[in-house]
Amino acid sequence: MPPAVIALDGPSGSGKSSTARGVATRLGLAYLDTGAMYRAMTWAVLERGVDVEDAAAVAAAAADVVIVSGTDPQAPTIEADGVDVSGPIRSQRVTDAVSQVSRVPEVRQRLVDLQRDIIAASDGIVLEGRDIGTVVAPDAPLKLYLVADTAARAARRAAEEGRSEAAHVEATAASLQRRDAIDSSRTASPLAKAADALELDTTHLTLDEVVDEVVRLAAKAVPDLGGSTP
Ligand SMILES: Nc1ncnc2c1ncn2[C@@H]1O[C@H](COP(=O)(O)OP(=O)(O)OP(=O)(O)O)[C@@H](O)[C@H]1O
Ligand SMILES: Nc1ccn([C@H]2C[C@H](O)[C@@H](COP(=O)(O)O)O2)c(=O)n1
Repeated sequence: MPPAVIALDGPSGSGKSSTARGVATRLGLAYLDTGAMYRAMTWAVLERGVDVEDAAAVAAAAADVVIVSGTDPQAPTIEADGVDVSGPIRSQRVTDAVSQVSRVPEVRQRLVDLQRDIIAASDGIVLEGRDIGTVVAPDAPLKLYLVADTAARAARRAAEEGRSEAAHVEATAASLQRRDAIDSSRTASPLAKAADALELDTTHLTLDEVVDEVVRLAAKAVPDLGGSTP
């Protein structure tokens, strides 16, 4: 039996990571933040002094970067070249460059191969990203596409950073929209809703409500999954 896969995709800040971690914890599954892998690759490419606008240079630099992801939903980890980069990958410098690096087909191929290896080694996993339902795991029995209004996404992200002043919320909204535009328009596996994905608008839902709903859908789509009821 192939491992059960739950695929969560959606634009930046729509709640994928928090939802995926909550669902994986409830269902006793592994968890993979594929965005963290693209961020770790971006960190390593920037460390090598590469211009991220130069796709050939990014592809060459990325070829020997070693990315290692830990899949415990309560303590996920991410390393690049043996360095714990869980902090640095959230810096504005990496956030501003990650969509450029993610456009490069060689980068995507390397990371998709790694993601499929992690799926194959798991006993069931929740993955979140931009191309999980369309490219990484097109046979996943449950695919969800999370969305939320830009204003809600920016307010949540700014609150997480402890910076709810209007100017910062506005700058955060602009950064989210900029990344979504690049991620949706790139040629190589763009951000897209799979034809068989269910769309879930989280704008007016609490995180607990979203997790409950995904666990409910998972129980229907993959009856073998146990999970604790709320
Ligand atoms: N339904 C919700 N209600 C309120 N806050 C939420 C909800 N879902 C997520 N959040 C909060 O919104 C912020 C962004 O969520 P999260 O990091 O899970 O989004 P994401 O889609 O994984 O983002 P990114 O694409 O940037 O990695 C976090 O602070 C999270 O706690
Ligand atoms: N499957 C994925 C996951 C992520 N990316 C790119 C696009 C995002 O802007 C960036 C960072 O992801 P986040 O941490 O915001 O989830 O990584 C991608 O192209 N494919």
